[in-house]
Amino acid sequence: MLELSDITAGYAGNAPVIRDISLSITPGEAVGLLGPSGCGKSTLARVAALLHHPDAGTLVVDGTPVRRWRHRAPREQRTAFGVVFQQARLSADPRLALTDLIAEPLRATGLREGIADRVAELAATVGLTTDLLSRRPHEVSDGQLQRACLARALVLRPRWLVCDEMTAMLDASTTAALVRVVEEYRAATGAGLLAVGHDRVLLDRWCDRTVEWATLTRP
Ligand SMILES: Nc1ncnc2c1ncn2[C@@H]1O[C@H](COP(=O)(O)OP(=O)(O)OP(=O)(O)O)[C@@H](O)[C@H]1O
Repeated sequence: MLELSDITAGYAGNAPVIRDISLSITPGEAVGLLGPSGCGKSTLARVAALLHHPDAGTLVVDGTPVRRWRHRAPREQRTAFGVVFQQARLSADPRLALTDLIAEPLRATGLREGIADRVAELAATVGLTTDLLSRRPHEVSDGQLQRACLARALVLRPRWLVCDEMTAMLDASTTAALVRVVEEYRAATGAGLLAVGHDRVLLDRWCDRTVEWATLTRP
């Protein structure tokens, strides 16, 4: 269970951008989050994925309250999340070949063995051909890079996926392919999903339920 309760969060030196927001996702559930631009969906998604420290409120992940965020979060909690952002180019180290990009979380956790096999397996899963794996981000298309970012998000077999407008920059066929990869992964592992987006039709089709931002604030 992912339980965000009364979350207030913002950015240094400014007033909070979200206030008293609550959202719960049951194990294995897929929840779509819709709301107007700038309302704070990404901020909430980042709090949920332990990437942004809230000013107030609580987050409980699978029964364990989160006390630290970002690099201070315990590895077990941090690695429970796989995150894919809208702008793959901003979230990909431009110096890394796609193979190393996908392997990054494995190396960060100190793993040394089985990396090549795991990367090959995931590359096939997301539809990246072998010749693309030695290229760096500027040598591949947005869709190919986003496929690599999705592979990176799955590489540690997370229990939760946070897809923040993952497909906003992509064409219809790449969107369908990436959503299918996420759904196959969820079917195989029982992982839960928070999918932030603007496309109600896509979210309704993809997720078990779609929530409107306005309903997350206490009356
Ligand atoms: N790093 C930052 N520093 C300061 N303010 C920020 C930062 N990131 C976001 N904001 C502000 O916080 C508010 C919420 O932004 P956020 O990206 O969470 O909204 P969003 O609902 O995801 O928007 P969109 O749908 O346009 O992506 C906005 O007013 C934005 O300008």
